[in-house]
Amino acid sequence: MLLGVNIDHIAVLREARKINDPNPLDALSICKLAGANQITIHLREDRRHIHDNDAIAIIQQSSLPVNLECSINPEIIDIVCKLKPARATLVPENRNEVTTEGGLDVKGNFEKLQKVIDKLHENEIEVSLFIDPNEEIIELSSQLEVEWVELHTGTFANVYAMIHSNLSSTHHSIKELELSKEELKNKLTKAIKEIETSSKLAKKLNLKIAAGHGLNYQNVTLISKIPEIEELNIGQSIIARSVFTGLNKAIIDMRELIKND
Ligand SMILES: CC(=O)[C@@H](O)[C@H](O)COP(=O)(O)O
Ligand SMILES: NCC(=O)COP(=O)(O)O
Repeated sequence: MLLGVNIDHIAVLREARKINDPNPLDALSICKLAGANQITIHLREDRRHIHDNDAIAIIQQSSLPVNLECSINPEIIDIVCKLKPARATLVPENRNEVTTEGGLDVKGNFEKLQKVIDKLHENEIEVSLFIDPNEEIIELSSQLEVEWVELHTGTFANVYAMIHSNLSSTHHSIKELELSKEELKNKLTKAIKEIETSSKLAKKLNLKIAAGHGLNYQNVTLISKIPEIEELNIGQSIIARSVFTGLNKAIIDMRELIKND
């Protein structure tokens, strides 16, 4: 299983103080040495964590391929075409969200996406679509001739956390998931099934399949066991653990969990 480490969350810490420390650039060599296969960053329109200068330096200096997540806003796509990361992952952005809440509206943006994908391909950037695990969306993604789809695992992760952690008794409890254990277990089974079915269909359509969002040391093996999934992009949980163990060990521990042998 390939591992992309999302280092946005190092910049989240820096931006909390609006200073220049910690610098996500310093993570590159540690990620490489610890066994990461890719660096993932998200250049958000509001620049809430990664800034243009971070993206420029990371893409220039990383010896691992860089997967640059971005919206389909034309100004952002122009920047991405200049920066030329190995891959661009197109994601939906909503100004008021705490984090990416769902996948792209591929049907509603089909023509717009086609133009953006063509432009990225002209610039020799491979393209991934960050989508909800849903068969109709997989079919549409295939029609757009992208190389990758990344399945949004946020619903799975939220339900898992409400069942298996103390989340429900904290002020971070997810209101719409305040359900009985039985209902939550049914929701978890459904979420995993959707990821499995979507992965099978994507594979049949010759798409490469990544998954990510909210994956952590507790829930990851349920997803890493799905044979069609080639790559996981994980950020928040790795950077959170690295506060206690150091980044090197946090990545090695995650690699150990997701190895397929
Ligand atoms: C698209 C995605 O899932 C990641 O970019 C994730 O969103 C990173 O964290 P933020 O949502 O805090 O930017
Ligand atoms: N695309 C998902 C990603 O890069 C990492 O998401 P998270 O682990 O920070 O939730």
